[in-house]
Amino acid sequence: MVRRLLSRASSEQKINIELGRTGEERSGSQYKGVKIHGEVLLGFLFICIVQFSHADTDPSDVAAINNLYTALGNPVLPGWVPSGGDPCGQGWQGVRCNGSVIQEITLNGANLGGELGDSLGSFVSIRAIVLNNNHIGGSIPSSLPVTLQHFFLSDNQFTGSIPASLSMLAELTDMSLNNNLLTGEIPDAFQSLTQLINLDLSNNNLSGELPPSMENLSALTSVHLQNNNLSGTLDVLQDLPLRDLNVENNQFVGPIPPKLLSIPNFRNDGNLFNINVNATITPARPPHSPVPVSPSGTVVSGTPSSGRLPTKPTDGPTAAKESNSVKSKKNTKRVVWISISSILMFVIVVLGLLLFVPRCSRREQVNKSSKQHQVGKYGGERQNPREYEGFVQPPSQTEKVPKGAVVRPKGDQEEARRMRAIPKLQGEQEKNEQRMGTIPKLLDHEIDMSSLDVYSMPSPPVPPPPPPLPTESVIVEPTSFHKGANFNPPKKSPVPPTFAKTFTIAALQQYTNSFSQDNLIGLGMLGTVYKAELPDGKILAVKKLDKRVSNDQTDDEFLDLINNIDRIRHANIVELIGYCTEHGQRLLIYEYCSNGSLQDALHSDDEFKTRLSWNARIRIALGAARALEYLHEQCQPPVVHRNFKSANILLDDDVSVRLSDCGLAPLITKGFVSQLSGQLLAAYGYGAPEFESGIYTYQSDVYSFGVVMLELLTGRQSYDKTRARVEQFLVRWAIPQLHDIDALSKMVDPSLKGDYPAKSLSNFADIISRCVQSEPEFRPAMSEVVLYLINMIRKESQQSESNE
Ligand SMILES: Nc1ncnc2c1ncn2[C@@H]1O[C@H](COP(=O)(O)OP(=O)(O)OP(=O)(O)O)[C@@H](O)[C@H]1O
Repeated sequence: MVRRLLSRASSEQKINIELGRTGEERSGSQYKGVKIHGEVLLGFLFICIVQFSHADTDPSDVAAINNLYTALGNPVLPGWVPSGGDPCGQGWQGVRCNGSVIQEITLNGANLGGELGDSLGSFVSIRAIVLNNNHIGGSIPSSLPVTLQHFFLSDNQFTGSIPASLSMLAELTDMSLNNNLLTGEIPDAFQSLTQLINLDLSNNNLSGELPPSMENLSALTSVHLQNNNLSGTLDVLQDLPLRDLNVENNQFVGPIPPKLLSIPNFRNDGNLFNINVNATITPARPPHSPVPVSPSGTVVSGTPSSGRLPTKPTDGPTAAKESNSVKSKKNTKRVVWISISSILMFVIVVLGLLLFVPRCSRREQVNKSSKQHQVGKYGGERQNPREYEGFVQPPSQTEKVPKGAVVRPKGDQEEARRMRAIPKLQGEQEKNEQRMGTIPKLLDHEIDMSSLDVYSMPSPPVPPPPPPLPTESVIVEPTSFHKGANFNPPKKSPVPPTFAKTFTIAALQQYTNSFSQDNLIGLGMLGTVYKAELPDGKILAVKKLDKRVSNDQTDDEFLDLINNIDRIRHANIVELIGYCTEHGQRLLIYEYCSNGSLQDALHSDDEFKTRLSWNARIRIALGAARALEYLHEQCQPPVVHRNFKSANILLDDDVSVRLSDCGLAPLITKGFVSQLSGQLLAAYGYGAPEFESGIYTYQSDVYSFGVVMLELLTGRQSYDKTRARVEQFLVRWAIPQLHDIDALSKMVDPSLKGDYPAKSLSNFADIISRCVQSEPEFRPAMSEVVLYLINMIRKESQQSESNE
């Protein structure tokens, strides 16, 4: 658009010059030269004004993003068009620019399908492509932008192999391709990726050995490769500065390089490390001969150092492939042998025990009941491991069947992780044990199996994982998700956040004019929010946590919190830009939302309120629903917002929703804030009934969402003490009237001036009544709400098209 204006400006300038010349020729005036210069100057000024007032997106970026949009199947994305447009000038949803070039595309959990197309490589200067949690399929394009630093495509449906063109991404710092359907070998393309810090390729079907060039990843601190079919040794990783390495459930063979054993967070269960790999070439002992292993399945001593398979092929690619296939066949045979001998030995042990039990049972009777109780509970939970049954998962979550995994909702992924953390052989054994009902007996008699040979005897039963959270009672501490989530939780030291930067107090003082009153935006229960202006003119919001809130947390806990907020990235969620922890102060730095909160828009600013058309309100509801859907159903681990209200629905420049305070539940549930927050939620009419019993679940967020929808429909506050007593609590007043069409039309916000389709209004009211039901289990999942709202929007646009 600006380009068009510019060319218009220069042609006007040309016309002026020509007109000047013609005038000069016609009149012969002595001021001819002055006239020419005046016109030129005007034209020049016009160009300058145009240039300063518009961000003319680079044409190459426009073409690239148009192509991406088309490849994605033209989804509903505010601002986006399949051809032309000005993504930087017009603020397309999820697009960030630096001047006229696109820097980031962030569309997490935006329900995107289609593919990525073949023009990503044409972006001029893009730094981040963040498309996690969508349903995008096809292969990852080989044409990639060389300027890319953050490349996030996890939780999609990508197929094919990882492109070797990765080698061109010399500036890449983070890449997550996990939870897709990728196959083939990891390409040997890491030679120049010396900036790469985080790499996640977990939960795919990748095979083959780790490529030799991985040893060049000199900045790599976190690698997740779990749940693939990768084989070979881990040698290429041994000299990297890793702090977090997960290789669980692959076919890696040993020995584990000793240096890796000192990585603070190293998970390696479910591999073949404990196998004498020499045996696969020249069997030094039969496949079922003993190798000492720890209960977790890792080698503890006597690891055969001579038994290493060569990591790199020496006879060229064909030989390497052949050797790989021979290896994998041998591995398979070995696993079959191990399984058969384990089962045989297991049957022998069980029979032995059956004979042995009657003699022991009298001795053990005193302890028996309590232990059996535990075991019974464990068995039951394993058969029904869902953490929150009530949720309908979005299609992507039910369609994807990762290798060897049971289809379960993503909300269950922690349980799944626990299950996967159990070595495969043990997993098989356990199933048998459970089927045959022998675990209780084994436990009752505390037979120490850890000293027994893993090949001739089943390994010890894995201790039961912590019980999954019951459907209804995610007790008021959402951190419990984190605590109970990991099987055998490793002691982890906080890993630096991926996106969030550290700020110093001195810098923040400078940006906020020493936290002056003029910069104060508002006050919440956790602290005060200030407006900050960076030297480059960028505006941020700085949340300075109250001392009482900070004092409740250790430094590690705070960094954990930052890490958790940092991974929450979604087009409808306020982005954490950085944090500061210095001199006992803790501050969170967020992007600034220039249009304030929905609460202000609806209840404090009459002019803004009248601008909120019915359509705008549905879109705001959809944006907020998508944010919650992402937190509940797509985040890992899932996040309960716990403070959902119109004051936390912020509106950005183009009035798109940016939900704030996401991931802050651990602060809210601690210390003095805990009580205060409960009182506030209840007092302001957002608190679900179950909150009174100290229970706060995902469904409680859904209830609060229903209240916000009521605010959108009625234009009334959730609690308004200026109204007549029966009308003070919005839900109490509105609910009985929601199904009565006449009453409904009287409840609608008068600022809408009757400008809304009646059908749409009653659909909206239906969603509200489902969300605010007093029984939590009857409330819909947020993915359902999103679908309802999308359908409403679709129907309306179809209707308005047919009316035209
Ligand atoms: N990123 C932001 N951009 C613009 N304004 C913001 C931002 N974050 C918070 N604010 C504003 O700052 C004020 C205080 O916000 P804060 O989140 O601390 O409290 P709250 O959510 O209103 O209340 P509470 O935390 O007590 O529930 C609010 O008016 C909010 O609109």
